[in-house]
Amino acid sequence: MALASRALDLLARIDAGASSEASGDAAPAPEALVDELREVIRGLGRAYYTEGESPVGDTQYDRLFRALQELEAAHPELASGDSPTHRVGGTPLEAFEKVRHPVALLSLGNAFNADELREWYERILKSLADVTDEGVRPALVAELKIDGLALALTYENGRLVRAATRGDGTVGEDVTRNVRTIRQVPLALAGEPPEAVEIRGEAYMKRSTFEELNADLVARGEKPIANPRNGAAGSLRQLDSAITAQRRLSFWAYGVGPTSAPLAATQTETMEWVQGLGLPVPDTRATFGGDDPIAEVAAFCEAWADQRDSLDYEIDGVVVKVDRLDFQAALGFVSNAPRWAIAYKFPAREATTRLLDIEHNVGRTGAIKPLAILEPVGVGGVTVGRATLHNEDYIAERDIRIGDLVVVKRAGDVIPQVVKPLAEARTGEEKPHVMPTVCPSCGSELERLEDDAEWRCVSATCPAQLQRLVEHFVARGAMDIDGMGKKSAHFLVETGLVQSLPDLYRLDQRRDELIALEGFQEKKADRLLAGLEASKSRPLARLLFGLGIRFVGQTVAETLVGAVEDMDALAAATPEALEAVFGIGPETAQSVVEWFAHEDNRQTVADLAALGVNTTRLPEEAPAEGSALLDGRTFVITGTLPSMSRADAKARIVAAGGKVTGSVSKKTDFLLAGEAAGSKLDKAQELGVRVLDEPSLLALLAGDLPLDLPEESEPETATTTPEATADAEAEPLANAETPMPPSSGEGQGSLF
Ligand SMILES: NC(=O)c1ccc[n+]([C@@H]2O[C@H](COP(=O)([O-])OP(=O)(O)OC[C@H]3O[C@@H](n4cnc5c(N)ncnc54)[C@H](O)[C@@H]3O)[C@@H](O)[C@H]2O)c1
Ligand SMILES: [Zn+2]
Repeated sequence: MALASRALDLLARIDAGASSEASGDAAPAPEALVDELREVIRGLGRAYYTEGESPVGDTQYDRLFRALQELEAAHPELASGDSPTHRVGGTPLEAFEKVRHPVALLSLGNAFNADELREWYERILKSLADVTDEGVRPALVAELKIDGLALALTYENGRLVRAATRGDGTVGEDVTRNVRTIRQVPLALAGEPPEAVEIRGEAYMKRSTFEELNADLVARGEKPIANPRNGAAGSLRQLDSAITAQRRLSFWAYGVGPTSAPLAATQTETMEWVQGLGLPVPDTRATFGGDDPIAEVAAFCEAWADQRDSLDYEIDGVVVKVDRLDFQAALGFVSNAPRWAIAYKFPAREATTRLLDIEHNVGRTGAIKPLAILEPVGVGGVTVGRATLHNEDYIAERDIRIGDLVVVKRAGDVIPQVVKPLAEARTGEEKPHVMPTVCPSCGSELERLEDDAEWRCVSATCPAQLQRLVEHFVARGAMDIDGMGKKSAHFLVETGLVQSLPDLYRLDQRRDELIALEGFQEKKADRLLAGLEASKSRPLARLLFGLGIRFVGQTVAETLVGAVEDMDALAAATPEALEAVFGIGPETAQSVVEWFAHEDNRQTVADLAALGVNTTRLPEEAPAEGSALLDGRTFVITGTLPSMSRADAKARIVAAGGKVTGSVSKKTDFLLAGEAAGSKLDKAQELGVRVLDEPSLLALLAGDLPLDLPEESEPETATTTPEATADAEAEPLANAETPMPPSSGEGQGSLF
């Protein structure tokens, strides 16, 4: 079985054991469990310290570790000197020279909550009882626990002579060449350096550096680094220090190893001295004295747990130390960690768990969101059973399969997400993800536009979308319905009183039922009905926005309404016509056209209109008089145009501020005539209405053809084209006035 699977299996057994103990059942034999725990913890340590991988989350690892410690404590006969509980870190890599540490670099004991911090402090008080006066409560210093890699820097006569990793605590790797590239590590100490000093601290990668580095790696087609800690570990262990230099690592100091200098009295003073030697020391350190330092330390830990995202580096906890060095000396060490310090660990933000299934949910704009159903797991302090998988491509790029062990991440307020699968833990039973082809809620066929990451349900009657749609429809920027908030929107949809947007305007016929609803006394119901009535006369742009068409926000709705007189005109427009409107891009145009292509959606609009909702542009919504190119001129369209549909032509005319009517009269300014024009052309000629063909319309729209003919067209000054002369009887054609512009549609984007 793969390591991660074994680790999770063990965790499940430990949890089950704890509950059977609580219920009084006999505990399972410990020997086998201890052996297996040791093996798995060793394996996880190898992956973590040597390969820079985290097969399980840190919290999961810590729980296994804790379980082993507890078993060993309860069964002293099973103790063993080479148990991982007595060791530090991992084996140094062969590629580097080994460095024996004169004084071992240790690990730290862990506390996972304030109670455990307090227990640790009580133990200290007891141990110190012999060396302190009664009632002395040692002050504590709290430092952020940065998530990087421990380094021991040896300075002799102020010069950096060696830098070593922690390794297994006793023997580390000589990484001097690489560490010399870290700018924050001085090659020569400042102030009055002692003959010899070992500075201890952490090499780390800033979050911002990590992100830049990953962007670079991805751009070059290389595999991104999993997290900043991996980044720091991998960069320090480069055989080529030029690469380490590129990785821009940082460093900060947190302690002093063996030194020839006289010792300071406290950790606080030691760090001030280290700072004076020119080493970076974090300014987030705080010292707590008084009667109950633990209460203050716990508050410090909680505050940083909340604010960890505000830092440009990852912290995984707070290290709490006894401030006085003589007390530290008196407290000493257990096998692998000092007694005078403890790491308060924050809940890890990543955990490994099983992906049980993938569900698909429908959002307001109809986007189908794949949702991971997980074996519940603790991440970042809460239990997570669901996580986002973003979209089809995200799943495919990472090859995430149902049944996989996956890494789940939850950082800050962000929704939990599945980061990656552990492909090495596969059994072959895993199933690839299949995106549904129809909406899981209403069964309509899903659509995916080019350049869109989402599959969408575009039906207006989709119940899953309805709730979110109603909410949006009644909101302030849309129909602004007084008396209706998010809550009542949900309530009305849930009870089935509202099954479509038009149903809102049918509520007045169901007043009794409304009042009968829980929480809807008469007053509230009447306020809602009045609010609905008032909303019927809202501007067209508000209605259009309220329909929740993708990409149609408030501004776009206003722009569209500036170009069309009513909903019918918008429904009839082609993508090209809409794109011709200034401020409307191809995506929006396509989205609007597709929305109206659905019978359901057209029915919704028709029903709203029939129920008295305004679907026509209000006078104040029209583009200001004279601002539009066509300036309110009236057009009639007849015959078949060479390249555009009549609806298309109409939309373009309206978009430029013209009007289109059905029959030719004295008030008609232009007849747009295509092939087989018929009686309308005759009528126009009879009435002296100016006739345009498609190229002349485009010229007119491009501003290349004057709107008004220069003074009652005098035949002798007009140059004529072959087409114009072919129709000898006709009034001078508009296109006779100027040379033809290219009809490519260039410049059509800015009609007004
Ligand atoms: N996910 C996994 O599979 C996996 C496997 C092994 C280990 N781990 C993680 O590693 C931890 C154990 O590693 P560890 O033994 O290095 O212990 P540790 O990381 O919990 O604590 C010791 C280290 O803390 C660092 N540190 C940072 N700031 C410090 C400060 N101000 N003062 C002193 N030290 C400071 C030092 O590098 C020191 O070596 C586990 O708790 C777990 O989180 C995870
Ligand atoms: Zn649907």
